[in-house]
Amino acid sequence: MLNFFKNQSVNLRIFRRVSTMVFPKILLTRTMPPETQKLIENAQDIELIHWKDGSIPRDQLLKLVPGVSGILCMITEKIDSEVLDVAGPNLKVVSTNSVGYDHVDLNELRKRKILFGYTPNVLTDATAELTALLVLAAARRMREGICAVENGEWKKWSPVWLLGTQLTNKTVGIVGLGRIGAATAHRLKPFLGANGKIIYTANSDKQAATELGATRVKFDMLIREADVICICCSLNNQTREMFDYDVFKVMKKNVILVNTARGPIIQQDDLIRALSEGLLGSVGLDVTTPEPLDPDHPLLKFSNVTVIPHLGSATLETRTTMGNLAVENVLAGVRGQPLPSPLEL
Ligand SMILES: O=CC(=O)O
Repeated sequence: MLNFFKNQSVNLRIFRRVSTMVFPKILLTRTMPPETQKLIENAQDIELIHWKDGSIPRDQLLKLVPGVSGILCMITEKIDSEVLDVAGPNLKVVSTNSVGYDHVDLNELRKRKILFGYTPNVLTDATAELTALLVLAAARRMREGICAVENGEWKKWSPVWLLGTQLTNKTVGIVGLGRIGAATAHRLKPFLGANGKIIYTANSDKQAATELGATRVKFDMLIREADVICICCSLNNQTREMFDYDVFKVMKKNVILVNTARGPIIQQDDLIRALSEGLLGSVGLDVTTPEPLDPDHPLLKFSNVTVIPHLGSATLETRTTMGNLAVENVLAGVRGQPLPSPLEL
């Protein structure tokens, strides 16, 4: 059976099989890493509709989704009742290329008995590594150092210039000691020395807490006591804007705050206010509201804030493994097989 693809536009490719049979359609909303892309293009029992150039605009998503049996989406696509209505009754499975699923209306999927696949576990190491990187970068004023070199402000070595702080003896507070929170704590623990502490709150993985020697505390206590706060929880109604001005006000003055989870867990206008008032030590953000952040955004004016563009899982190894899992989820769903990585709805 031969494949051919029809170049509908610069952005779109449709892979059809040369056959009299009708194959289930899968909409893939982005170009994946090469190995993953091959995996889905080589599936002989589907018709692939591939939006290949950048993030799919909402109107194109709504135009391409009617009649599909599977959707392989990214965190950038809102999968809500409108998309599901337009997709229609053929839709069997939604597979997201992410561990987070705040962009997907799970209630609507449940109501319609549509299966849902996601990619937990496989991105834990990459995301924890990046969280630890942001903590260290914030502590050692990495952004200011790089800017100083690039702007010609690097004069002679000085005993008092760009002094950061080190993690020895510090208390690290993990908000959300789940997979990523625990893996982050494991990475940071060796920096703390014998007198450092790990405290945590919410979504606790008890076994991980025991292995880490971490202490569970109330949120109010964590924000007061921690020298370093890592936001590793998922975004939901309880965690949305959990970090607001009242929270920033009671944090330690030199606190290091890192968010690699979701932007809206922080009330960003309040963060800007707290930074303007000098309430926080140093901030590292892999996630913001919105994404992407405008280059003129006020948040980027603070030299003690490092913002990177949602890179938590962005290694070739992890994005390939994630992508392959997301492809296996969507293929299993359209084939009527159990998903390798489902979320029970
Ligand atoms: O943010 C990334 C993810 O949810 O995988």
